[in-house]
Amino acid sequence: MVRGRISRLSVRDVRFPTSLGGHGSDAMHTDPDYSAAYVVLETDAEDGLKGYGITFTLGKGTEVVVCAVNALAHHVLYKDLRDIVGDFRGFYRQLTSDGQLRWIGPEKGVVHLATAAVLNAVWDLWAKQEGKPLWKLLVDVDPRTLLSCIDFRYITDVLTEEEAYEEHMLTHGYPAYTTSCAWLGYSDDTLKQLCAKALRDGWTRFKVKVGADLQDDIRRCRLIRNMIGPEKTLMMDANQRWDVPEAIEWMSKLAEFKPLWIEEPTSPDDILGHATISKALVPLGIGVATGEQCHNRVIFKQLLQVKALQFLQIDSCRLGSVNENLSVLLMAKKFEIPVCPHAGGVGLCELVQHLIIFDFISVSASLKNRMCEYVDHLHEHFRYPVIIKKASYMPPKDAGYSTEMKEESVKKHQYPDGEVWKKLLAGQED
Ligand SMILES: C[C@H](O)[C@@H](O)[C@@H](O)[C@H](O)C(=O)O
Ligand SMILES: [Mg+2]
Repeated sequence: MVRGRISRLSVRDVRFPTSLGGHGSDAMHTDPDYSAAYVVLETDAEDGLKGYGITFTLGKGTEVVVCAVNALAHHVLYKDLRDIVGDFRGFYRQLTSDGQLRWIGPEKGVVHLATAAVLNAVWDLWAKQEGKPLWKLLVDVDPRTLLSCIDFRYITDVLTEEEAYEEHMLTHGYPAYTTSCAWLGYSDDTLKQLCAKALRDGWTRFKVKVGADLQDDIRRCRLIRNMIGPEKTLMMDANQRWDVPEAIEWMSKLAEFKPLWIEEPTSPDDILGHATISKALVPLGIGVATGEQCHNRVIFKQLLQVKALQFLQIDSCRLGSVNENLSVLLMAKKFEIPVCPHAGGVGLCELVQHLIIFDFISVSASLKNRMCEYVDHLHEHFRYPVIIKKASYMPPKDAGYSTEMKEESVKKHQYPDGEVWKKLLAGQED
């Protein structure tokens, strides 16, 4: 039973200096400090349970998202959790349709990232109060209740409440792929070492960053393909670096390395551009994947409608939390497009595993062409880190959305007063 009134919302700016090691780097984000706007919700219930929510950002972007969370706080404060959960669609719409904040969205950008952080905390709290991991809450909850969490506005032409319901059984961990061997800022030696270790650990699916320099890409892709052999799966990720014709040309040069997909070949807003690229790459046997910077369910709808992607990458922190991701999972099911979530960021693996496990049990019931991204960074800062076995995500057992960070880590990495940043910033002054 859900209980309590939200009595406090706090938000902190937490940054990890990952750019120092080139972790997370790609063709467009060359100095990423993996960061989170970290929201904590408290209630007046006697159980003392708190809801933790994050959204993923990079360094300085965090302070802007923190401001947006504070601007949204009045929608959450002093609300009864029963009322929120009882009309989750209404609550979602209240946040995303705030008459003033909507102007700087709507349902996209900073204000939507902030919405995700707040709603992720609400879902964490709900799951904790039910004593279940989030995926189990989603699987167990009455389907009508689940559908009542989704805002179908703008997508009723492809999906309505009446047709969206299936249920299946969970049997295994969820297959994963790794991005951690081949960030763009890694040297060939690092790449080789990490790839050899990943192979020893049983990984069979690998993603490599491309897009900055063709000769570099050819060398790096050859290196990794030679190491993993012809049978294992290779994906490529350009992080929006190219124009449409450039993407097609560049990928024709990398086709010999047999990538399953090219991810974010161009601007995430260019729906028709993605469709053109998809069509051109069919003869090469390369699919297009995108979604980590897709604004909202409406853009996903259009990408699906014009067959602009062959792999759909949901993100737990960019869309409006579980609510909006549910609608995207159902649309992907309807269009028969496999969902392969994005998880390259701090905490993204922890959160999105719940969504994809739920997707398998209750929506897609298939593992064909499906896998969830895994990056091997910063899990030690979470109270309930992901568990990977045999290159698969094992379903989390702890109650909640796995969003809670260790207080010690938050304190150390809080920007700019945490110990880690004090030291780094003092170093810059010298
Ligand atoms: C800046 C980040 O690390 C991105 O490069 C990362 O999310 C990436 O696109 C991915 O697919 O994991
Ligand atoms: Mg990517």
